[in-house]
Amino acid sequence: MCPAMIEFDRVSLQFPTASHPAVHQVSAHIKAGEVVVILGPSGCGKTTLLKLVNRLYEPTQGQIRLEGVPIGQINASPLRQKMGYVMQQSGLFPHMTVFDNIAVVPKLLGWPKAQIRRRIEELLTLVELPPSHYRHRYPAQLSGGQQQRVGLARALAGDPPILLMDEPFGAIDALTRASLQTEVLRLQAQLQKTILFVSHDVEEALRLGDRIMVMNQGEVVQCDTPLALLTHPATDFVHRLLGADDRVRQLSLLSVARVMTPWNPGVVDGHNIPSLGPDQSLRDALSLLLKTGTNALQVTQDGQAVGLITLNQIRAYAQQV
Ligand SMILES: Nc1ncnc2c1ncn2[C@@H]1O[C@H](COP(=O)(O)OP(=O)(O)OP(=O)(O)O)[C@@H](O)[C@H]1O
Repeated sequence: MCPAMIEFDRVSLQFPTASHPAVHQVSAHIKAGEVVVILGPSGCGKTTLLKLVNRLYEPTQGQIRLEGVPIGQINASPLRQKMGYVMQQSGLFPHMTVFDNIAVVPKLLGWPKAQIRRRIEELLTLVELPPSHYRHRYPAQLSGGQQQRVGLARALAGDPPILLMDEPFGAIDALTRASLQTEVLRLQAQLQKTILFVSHDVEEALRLGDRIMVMNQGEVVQCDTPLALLTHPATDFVHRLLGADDRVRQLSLLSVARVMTPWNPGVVDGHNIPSLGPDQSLRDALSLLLKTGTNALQVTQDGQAVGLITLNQIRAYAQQV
């Protein structure tokens, strides 16, 4: 088996002044290219776990390995070059322009000026901040959402394989937060980083995580896919935290393709039936059925009818999961 990108091996951290360990006996394998959301209530140890990965903290017990190598054997500086860090309040230097903020790591790496300029143009374009508009601005001249985009660009600057994201959208309004989440999904499809993403927002975790690591009081209670957590919560705590009784939430994780029946033009006349795509969620389908007051939807791909989905099928499926 190839070594995990990041492996937690019975990791604990007991702060000297605290009565309980902030992180207790955490074991987990994070695969390359995976997005793992660390989810849990305030004070459960999420940020501490993240800071153990880039050696801002050292464990009092156990070990973290990066591609099989104990991180205690890697100097902090080369270790951190492998990990972009995005914080809740972007953490941009207020006296530096957007350009200079993003250039910090490439300059540390000793890149030639022309390469740094090219990289910054590329990154600003990637996070959808047109360089000519934004490169000379100071952080105070940006909205919170724009600052987080710059924070993301800065974390990506040295092209690290790992991103550590500590509640990066926690202080952002719901609409901007949703668009930044979409951005992360888009970037991830393109860049395939290994991402550890701290959140206390269940919807955000369900949306972004390939897996969700649920923490409570310093311990990992369950680490699994969003659907597995919702359908098979290991404990009552996970059940309540995830809102596992919420059927609509479950439907949001299941695709139309899972439930539809193949399109049969002999049975249904496709005219005037609302349509949606096979990759859309059952929640989208339910919403469209309710909005249009119909009982069935046509599933289309590349302009071709490929399936049919009905209210009864969704209801039957929701009762099974
Ligand atoms: N430097 C420190 N010294 C002592 N105790 C600390 C220190 N940092 C964190 N703690 C304690 O460790 C526990 C975990 O804190 P941590 O910041 O990791 O929680 P969190 O899950 O990230 O919380 P939040 O969602 O509120 O940011 C808390 O009880 C906190 O008070």
